[in-house]
Amino acid sequence: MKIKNICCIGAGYVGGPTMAVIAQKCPAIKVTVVDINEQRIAAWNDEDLSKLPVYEPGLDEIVAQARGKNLFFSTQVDEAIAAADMIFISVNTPTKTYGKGKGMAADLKYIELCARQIARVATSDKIVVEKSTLPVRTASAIKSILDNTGNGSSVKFQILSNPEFLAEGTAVSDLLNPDRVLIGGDNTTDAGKEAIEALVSVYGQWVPQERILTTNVWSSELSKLTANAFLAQRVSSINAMSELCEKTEADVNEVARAIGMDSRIGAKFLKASVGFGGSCFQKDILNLVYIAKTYGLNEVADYWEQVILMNDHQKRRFAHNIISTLFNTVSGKKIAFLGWAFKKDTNDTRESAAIYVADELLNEQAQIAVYDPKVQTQQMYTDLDYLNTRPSAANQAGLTVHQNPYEACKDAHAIAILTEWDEFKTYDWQKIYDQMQKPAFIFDGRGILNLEELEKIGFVCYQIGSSAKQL
Ligand SMILES: NC(=O)C1=CN([C@@H]2O[C@H](COP(=O)(O)OP(=O)(O)OC[C@H]3O[C@@H](n4cnc5c(N)ncnc54)[C@H](O)[C@@H]3O)[C@@H](O)[C@H]2O)C=CC1
Ligand SMILES: O=C(O)[C@H]1O[C@H](OP(=O)(O)OP(=O)(O)OC[C@H]2O[C@@H](n3ccc(=O)[nH]c3=O)[C@H](O)[C@@H]2O)[C@H](O)[C@@H](O)[C@@H]1O
Repeated sequence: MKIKNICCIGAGYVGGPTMAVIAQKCPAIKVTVVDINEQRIAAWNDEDLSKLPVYEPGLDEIVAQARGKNLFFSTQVDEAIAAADMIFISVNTPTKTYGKGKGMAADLKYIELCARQIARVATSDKIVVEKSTLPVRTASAIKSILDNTGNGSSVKFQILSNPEFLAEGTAVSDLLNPDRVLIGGDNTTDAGKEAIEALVSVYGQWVPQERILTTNVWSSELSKLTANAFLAQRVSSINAMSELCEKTEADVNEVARAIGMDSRIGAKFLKASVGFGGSCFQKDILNLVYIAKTYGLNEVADYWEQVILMNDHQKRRFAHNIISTLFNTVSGKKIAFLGWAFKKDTNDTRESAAIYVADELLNEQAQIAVYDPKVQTQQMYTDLDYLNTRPSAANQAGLTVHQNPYEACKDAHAIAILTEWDEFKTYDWQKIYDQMQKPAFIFDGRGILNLEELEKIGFVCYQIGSSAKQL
């Protein structure tokens, strides 16, 4: 079966870039990305490519090439569903904030709404692809909704799981050159095999066959949660060692290098930090913990929960270190934050460590001045307000946002590096030092600055996991 018309429900960080790449690589397929968020769709359609709702290096070029030819962004969800032979569901699956499983389970209400909408609208056979990250066995719920609420037995649905492994900031290169593409489907029936083959042939337009992996649906669903759990576990593992390094005159960068050269361990994802953020690691591990608990696997649940507890500890201890170093009070002191995004090369701030560090410091009445090259001012206030720690007006009063890093750092008692943006390494640090309060402290939560040079200028430095630079 040859796919001619794809619809993707959800024009977010995954749906937008993924479909842009499919459209660019498969000129014979018409790809329509739909969303209920009108503003987001308008931004995807903006003539000015710097206004795309997702910032990813290289994405603007791909959108420019395909948009209007075979890539379309629209709010006409029903129409796009009706016309498609393959429908990707790429809506958000956040942690539940209410009811059973609150704070742990994935909230599947958006997924269910999509399934019901597809069932209502479809008058021809559809292949429905789970692109969102979902708890293992969600496909059976989607299938039940599609089969029981659809337009009778004349319309047939096949469900595939095709989790996305792209990382933000490198989304385009991850999509163009993926380590693997995973497709889970019903390989026990001809119709199931045909659906798997249809999706394999879409990716086969640019991904080598040996990197397209097919499994049963449940393995595919669970592999996504497992991959994120393993990745986050590495960060928590190296962060746990960073604290021990600070006590023992070991250096976490040296330790990471030493263990990373063991091919069984590998060198990637061993950068100690102020803590991992992003929309998925925490959400997906909490979901995994919840699933394990529902099967009564308490030891399994506790094992993975520790990854989150370690991460929370890392963010908190970074903030507390700032407070204790600044003579046990930051009240009324200006602390400059360089970076607010959860990692470099993205404007995404979801679960960013910066939010939690700011929250701790605001509790101590610090005055925070933030500079981030990509994050919008309003987003920072929305992030803080979401924590609900204090009235919105207090967040507005406690945090200012600057368009210029030198302004943000002027008269500051301390600078905290919260995101590893490359441009921070190129600043005129002498100029920054000259305009700061003395002693001028730097807390490098990302391990990106050259401490020797900064110390020569006169800064007092702290870097995650580096005991030699302990204060
Ligand atoms: N952000 C990332 O880097 C990655 C995310 N994922 C997973 O992909 C899924 C989507 O994540 P993001 O793209 O980051 O989320 P997002 O929040 O950026 O985008 C989701 C979009 O779906 C739309 N939506 C929700 N319900 C809808 C409906 N019924 N009809 C039409 N549109 C609807 C929302 O308006 C929103 O624009 C999640 O399950 C996430 O875990 C997987 C890999 C990477
Ligand atoms: O499911 C998802 O959403 C995605 O989650 C992560 O991607 P992402 O969160 O975009 O970014 P990462 O590069 O994984 O970084 C996550 C966090 O860990 C931190 N990190 C990462 C690596 C490291 O060595 N140290 C470290 O502190 C980053 O700064 C960031 O805050 C995974 O890497 C993707 O494979 C996955 O598809």
